[in-house]
Amino acid sequence: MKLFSAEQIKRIDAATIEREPISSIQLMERAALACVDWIEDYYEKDVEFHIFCGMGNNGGDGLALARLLNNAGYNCRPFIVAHRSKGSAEFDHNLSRLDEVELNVHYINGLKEMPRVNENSIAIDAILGIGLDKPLRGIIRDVVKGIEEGYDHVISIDIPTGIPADFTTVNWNTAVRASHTLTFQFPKLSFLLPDMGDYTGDVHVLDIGLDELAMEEEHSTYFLTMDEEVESFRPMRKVFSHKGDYGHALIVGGHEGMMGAAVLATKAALRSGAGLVTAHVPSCGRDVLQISAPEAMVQTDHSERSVSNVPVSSRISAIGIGPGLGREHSVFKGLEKLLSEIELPVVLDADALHLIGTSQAWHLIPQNAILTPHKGEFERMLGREVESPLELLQEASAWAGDKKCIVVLKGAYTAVCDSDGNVYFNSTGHPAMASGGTGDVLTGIIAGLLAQGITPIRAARYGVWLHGCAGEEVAARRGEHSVVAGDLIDALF
Ligand SMILES: NC(=O)C1=CN([C@@H]2O[C@H](COP(=O)(O)OP(=O)(O)OC[C@H]3O[C@@H](n4cnc5c(N)ncnc54)[C@H](O)[C@@H]3O)[C@@H](O)[C@H]2O)[C@@H](O)CC1
Ligand SMILES: [K+]
Repeated sequence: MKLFSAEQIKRIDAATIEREPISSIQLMERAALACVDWIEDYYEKDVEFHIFCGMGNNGGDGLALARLLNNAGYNCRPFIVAHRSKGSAEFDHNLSRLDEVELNVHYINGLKEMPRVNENSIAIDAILGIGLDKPLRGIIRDVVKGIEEGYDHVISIDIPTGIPADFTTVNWNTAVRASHTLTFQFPKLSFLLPDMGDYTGDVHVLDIGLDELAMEEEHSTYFLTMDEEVESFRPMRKVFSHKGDYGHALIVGGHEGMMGAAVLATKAALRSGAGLVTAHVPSCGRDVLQISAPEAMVQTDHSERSVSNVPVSSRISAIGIGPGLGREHSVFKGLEKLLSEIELPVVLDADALHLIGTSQAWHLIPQNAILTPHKGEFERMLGREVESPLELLQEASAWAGDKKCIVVLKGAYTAVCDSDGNVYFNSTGHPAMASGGTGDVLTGIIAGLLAQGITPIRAARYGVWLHGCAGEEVAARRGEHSVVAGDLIDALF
């Protein structure tokens, strides 16, 4: 799914209005109806909605919602946050339609006019949407604070009031903290960054039928990887086939005391469908690997404690390097030799990134290699700390372009940055996955997919998507505090 800036969304709204054709007011009605459908699935009729409306079109959504929720049998009270003297045309239209249902509307000019809250009260935030163009102040800011203090449960319409829709460095001071955000057609870009995204709560994307052609025509370099799309990335299994048809992954990792990382990556490569998997580990790791991953072959280094020299057989089709590798100079020398000799698809993670980064040996990174750093690892590669999540993303994307590789920036919405400037955010995953070893599993999955011959960008996107699905599945089964990396492997596919 393509993601757009606020300006582009306005253009797509306008194209929908022109081409469908549909009036702006009908489009707003459609948006409000989509919210009602969602609310009816989610809430019984014993709640009381306090609907806070601004005076632009987001406020218009709120007024339409008040009327439609009232018709659906909900108890609702609309409040207008009087931040300007005149409403938009769509706001005025929906304000006058409240007469149809005899709903009284209250104006809030000061905090004294905030409604009394009881245990069934739910705030609906329809104050500002994608039209935000300056930080909150005055009455809007006061009401936003009042909502934060007064309500345990808040639903934001389209976007929590106060956060910009776009990636921006513009200062924004405060925002509604929503429990749920019902956003129209696509998640807004800002939801994907932790500093702003923390305000959205659970994001629900409601289809309001914006014009497909207009969305296609709008250029964007930002995408959200969705289930339907990645399903087509899955390597096909043929009836008349054997293990040799599905590639041979080599996992290079392990160090005395860190053999588990190599085990996790090896098992994940096996589970991701590679026909064969070999693990290259220091000789102290041979028994560990053979016992914990009997399906894999083990190739031992002549060094006892760490990897120092990795012969690569001509049968290998992709390599995953880094899990538990260690950081000694001898390991770096082995890595340097390996990377300068191979011409295979590669995924580099963890200590491999650290070793290349601390030696500034960027020339070793093969074209189209997949690098999978988390924030700290990427900052070490960069040689400095970044100031914001946006800067982190921009640097990762620039880096991918510069080094002609793929950077998988791991986090809540893992960002896969390609060398052409495209950024693919992942839509799966769970906070339960924030624990040791999950990155090793990801390296193994991607190496296993590369071995089967899918392109590096697809392997990266599909790999993070599968990894996230496994996390969601295990978190639902085991609870979010008890997920360990090994569980993800069993939940793959
Ligand atoms: N036909 C359409 O265009 C549709 C619009 N929709 C809704 O319309 C919203 C966008 O509406 P608008 O463009 O009217 O914008 P908003 O309703 O977000 O904002 C209204 C106006 O408030 C002012 N404003 C911005 N920041 C402010 C601040 N910090 N303090 C005080 N005033 C401020 C601006 O002049 C802005 O135009 C979307 O987010 C969505 O909710 C949906 O109903 C879908 C259809
Ligand atoms: K809002």
